[in-house]
Amino acid sequence: MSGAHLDEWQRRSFDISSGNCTPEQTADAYRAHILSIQYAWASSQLSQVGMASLLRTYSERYAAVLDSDDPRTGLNNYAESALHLARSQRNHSDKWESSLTTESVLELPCVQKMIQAGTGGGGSLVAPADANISVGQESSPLPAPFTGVRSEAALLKPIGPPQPKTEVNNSASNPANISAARPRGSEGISVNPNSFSRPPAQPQSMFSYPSSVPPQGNPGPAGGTQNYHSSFPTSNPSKRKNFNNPDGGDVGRGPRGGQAAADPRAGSNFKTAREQFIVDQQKKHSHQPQRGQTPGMTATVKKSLGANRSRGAFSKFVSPIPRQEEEEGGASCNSNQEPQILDERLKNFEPKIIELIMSEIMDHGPPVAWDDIAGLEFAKTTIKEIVVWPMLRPDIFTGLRGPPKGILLFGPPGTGKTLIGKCIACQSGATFFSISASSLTSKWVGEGEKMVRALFAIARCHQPAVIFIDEIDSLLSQRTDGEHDSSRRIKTEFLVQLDGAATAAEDRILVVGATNRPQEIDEAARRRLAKRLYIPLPEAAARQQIVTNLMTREKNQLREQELESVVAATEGFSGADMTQLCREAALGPIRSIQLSDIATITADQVRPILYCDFQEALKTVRPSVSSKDLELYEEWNNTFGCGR
Ligand SMILES: Nc1ncnc2c1ncn2[C@@H]1O[C@H](COP(=O)(O)OP(=O)(O)OP(=O)(O)O)[C@@H](O)[C@H]1O
Ligand SMILES: [Mg+2]
Repeated sequence: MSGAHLDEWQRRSFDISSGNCTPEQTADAYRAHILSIQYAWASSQLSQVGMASLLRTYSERYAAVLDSDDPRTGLNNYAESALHLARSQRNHSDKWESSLTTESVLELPCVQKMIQAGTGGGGSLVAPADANISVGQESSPLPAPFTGVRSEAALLKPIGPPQPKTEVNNSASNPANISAARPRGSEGISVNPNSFSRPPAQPQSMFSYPSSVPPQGNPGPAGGTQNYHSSFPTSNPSKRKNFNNPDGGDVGRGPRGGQAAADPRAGSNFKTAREQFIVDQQKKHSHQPQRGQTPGMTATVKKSLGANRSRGAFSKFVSPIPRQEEEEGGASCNSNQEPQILDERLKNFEPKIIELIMSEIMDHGPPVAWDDIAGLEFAKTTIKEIVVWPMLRPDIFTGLRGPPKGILLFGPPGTGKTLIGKCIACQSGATFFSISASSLTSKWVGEGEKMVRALFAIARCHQPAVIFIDEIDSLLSQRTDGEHDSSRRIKTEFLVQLDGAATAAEDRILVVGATNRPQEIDEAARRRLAKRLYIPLPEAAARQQIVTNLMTREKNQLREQELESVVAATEGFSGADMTQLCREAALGPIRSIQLSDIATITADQVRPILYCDFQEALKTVRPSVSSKDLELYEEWNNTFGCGR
């Protein structure tokens, strides 16, 4: 490893062994170790065997920190998942211990909402309408899940004068007993913590849809609320399944179920408590890995669940039980849904990152044609060769003829590098991701790497794909000793993704980088951006084309010779300078109008652009690239460029 890497490694190892690190820091350090190992292997500093052995060691240590339930040494990721399951999903495993407590139940958004509703205006108990929990009636029975030890936070406040509290009833395992044991006239609703000693299978059942069938073992006392039907979790998974399947089950019929037609609320914006609950849960747990996969896809993609799945550096806990969304997906979605979004390969990425990349990075700019780019014939031909043809004939461009994985467009500012990127987007027919380096370098440590990983994973799902990174120097600049750890990791992740263990040879993902500071690019990145194309200042013919193109859209009287004089006078101008010159000249006719006439003159009365306007403009518009800068580009091109 290079000196800087070794220093980093030692520092992290020292931090870990010092015992002063929090579990988060330890996990972070192990993760950085793993990336270093991958990087060392990707840049041939480490043998395959060495990498495998090191990876195994550090992945195990990393996983141990993630999974340990000792808060001093581990992150208890396992319990986190279990807790999440407990909040919104069922849990079949008897071995799972959850950190779910009465407090955490009280933190649930739906419970909070109910507390607020209970304490809020009107004094009415605002339970979700379709929960059909009627409280406040003299003889109303309490729903089974609410009986037992009275909650200190009184989930739902009673209406009217204070009533005697519910007695403690720890034998409330049988809903029938609960109803019997409950003192009549009591309106308080309480929570039995015992009910939550393990993740309850259906916490949302507390606020379930009305059911036409009373739950097992809870016939509902006579005179009680007619429409309350506790959906007490049954021990029979198939029952729960039925419950979860609003269309197929005999209990828990939702708006989509048989009662929908009769539901007077049908068609309104009304959200059932359960729907709201799910939305809340999804919002709250949007940081959880996305595992939504329709059953239609499970048929084609092998799924590894729970224990069968290896715990690696990048693998997250996967429940051995399909989650509720998956099952609901089976009930309500079909396999016609866009498969890319639900791709198995994206399941480990946070939905919000995927959404960000899908919505903000995929480019849909105004169309640019190859002819809009003046000059640069060699670069255009090469890019067509690398990007367009391989897309058209992937069967021919295989093996040695396979396109490179990366192109670097470098040259002075304003010469059309970004323009070429836009043109590739329109003309290549590939999925185009246009991303600026700054959006990858997030302020949240670790987010940038995730973004890079997600970007490549999504690109892999949308092949053939082009990832265009403008100002790539800020992302892949030389690694220095003083640099922040996170930016170093983003770079490393990028290099690994570009040409490392993560990229298969047959992947058709092309990275196009553009920069006007090629000398700042890291040497490892330079190697990966194999085709380095110099985008020079436009020659006379190209400058003429730029002026002609721009002038065709304006009223002008520029003769051939005058145009040539303009071109001759603009030696050393970049494409952007030429555009600026034309804009300045175009203002000439306006400047010649009397100020008093400006308000009344019609567009037709504005005179055409003349040569004299260009002469005036040339007095103020200067080339933006100095000859000294140009020499540097030429030199870099001679050393590393791939042009002729
Ligand atoms: N070869 C060209 N043909 C036509 N227009 C050009 C050309 N080069 C530059 N331009 C004009 O200059 C503008 C700026 O170009 P562009 O943004 O592509 O420059 P760049 O090379 O990416 O610069 P930078 O390195 O500063 O990002 C373009 O919008 C276009 O109007
Ligand atoms: Mg640019």
